[in-house]
Amino acid sequence: MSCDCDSQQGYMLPFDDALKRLLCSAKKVSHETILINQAFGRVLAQDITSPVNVPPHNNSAMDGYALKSEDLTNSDTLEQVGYSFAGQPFNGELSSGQCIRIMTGAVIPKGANCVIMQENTQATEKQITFIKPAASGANIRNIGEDIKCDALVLQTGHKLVAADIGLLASLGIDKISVYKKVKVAVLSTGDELVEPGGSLKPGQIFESNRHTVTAMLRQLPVDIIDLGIVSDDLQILKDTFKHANEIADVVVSSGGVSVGEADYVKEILTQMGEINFWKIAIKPGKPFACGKLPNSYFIGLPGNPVSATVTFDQLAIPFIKTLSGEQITPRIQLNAVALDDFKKRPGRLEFQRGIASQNNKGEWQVNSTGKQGSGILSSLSRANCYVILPQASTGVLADEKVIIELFNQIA
Ligand SMILES: Nc1nc2c(c(=O)[nH]1)N[C@H]1C(S)=C(S)[C@@H](COP(=O)(O)OP(=O)(O)OC[C@H]3O[C@@H](n4cnc5c(N)ncnc54)[C@H](O)[C@@H]3O)O[C@H]1N2
Ligand code: MOO
Repeated sequence: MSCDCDSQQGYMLPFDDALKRLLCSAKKVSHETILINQAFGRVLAQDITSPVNVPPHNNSAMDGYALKSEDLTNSDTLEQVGYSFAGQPFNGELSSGQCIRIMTGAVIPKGANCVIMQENTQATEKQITFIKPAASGANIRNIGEDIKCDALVLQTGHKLVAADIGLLASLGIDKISVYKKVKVAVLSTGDELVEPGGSLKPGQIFESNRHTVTAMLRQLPVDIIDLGIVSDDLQILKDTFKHANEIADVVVSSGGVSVGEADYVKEILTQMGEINFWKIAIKPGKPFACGKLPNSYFIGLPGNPVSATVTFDQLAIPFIKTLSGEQITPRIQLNAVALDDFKKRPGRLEFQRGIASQNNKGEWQVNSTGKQGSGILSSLSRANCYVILPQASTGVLADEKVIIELFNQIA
């Protein structure tokens, strides 16, 4: 049956309300302390303030000579009286007329106020001639110029990238408090589904939703529990939900959320827990169910593969990020010029699939990936962006303006 007879479908929650309700229902998981070399991709559960100055001492930005800049006003030659290497500072104090051989990263000796790079000098034994004038402060990296002691460097809710791990190490921090990984159980429902690699009997299709969802989950700090394909049998489904509820923080299923005779998901959710909401005014993905089981959250994706992917990306991903403690920010939307017609009926917000590019003036433009049916995964795989058409919109024609959102999870 067509998805478009919305007048017969009852109330559909607008997308923004659905996202708000979903995020409001999410309670963050608890914390644990881990070593920084295990922390890539994890979410901070503490603010990080620096226990040290970075750099911890004034040091040289160049290989060359440390000296008093004012010494070069009278003479261009100074006597070299010692060395300062990284890790082996010069312990004395510099007097007028003297300089110190210094390497990048080495401590600036007492009495020196600049460094001249060695390319601008001529050295004979202990006599160094400087062929360029010196300015006070030149080539010196000052104590705390990167980070001052006690400065806030990273905040709770920040997802750690490689540079952050290096930053923590540079502050001497070896352990941090992060949110625990969210345990996500994934299953697909449907008697017609066959695992890829198998062979199809009449009426069967290969299962794809679990694989798409699992791939998208790999970018989040979660433990994935794969519960496989479950047949459209009320008792088997109930048993699977019961088991999933005991082992996971979130149970994600696909299929069986519509109004068909074997669509049991809503019925089980009502019996075992509670439904938060069920129908959303979006296309694809109208029959998206979410709620609570006794010990876990539940997300029921529509069976159609594009609907399952889009709803998982737009709703489930922000929800799981919130559970995992991550501070989420709105996705970036851009204005683009439509290069094709994007047709639509009013009634639902549409996430059509497009191929975005920039013209020679740097302006965004977007082509359609063609047929936009909820089962046409190839048009999603070809896309690099959503073309977002508001609920009341009747579509746009080529050359008109449209809003796009570049993919960050799907492609
Ligand atoms: N009478 C109505 N029928 C339908 C409505 C409606 O409002 N009234 N909504 C349609 C819309 S919109 C969608 S989306 C689907 C969602 O239905 P279900 O969530 O119950 O999904 P199924 O019926 O189980 O499957 C739909 C479709 O997707 C295929 N599928 C299911 N699971 C997978 C999977 N894991 N991998 C690949 N493909 C899958 C399935 O074979 C069906 O073709 O309902 C419409 N109907
Ligand atoms: O609302 Mo449906 O197939 O368009 O997901």
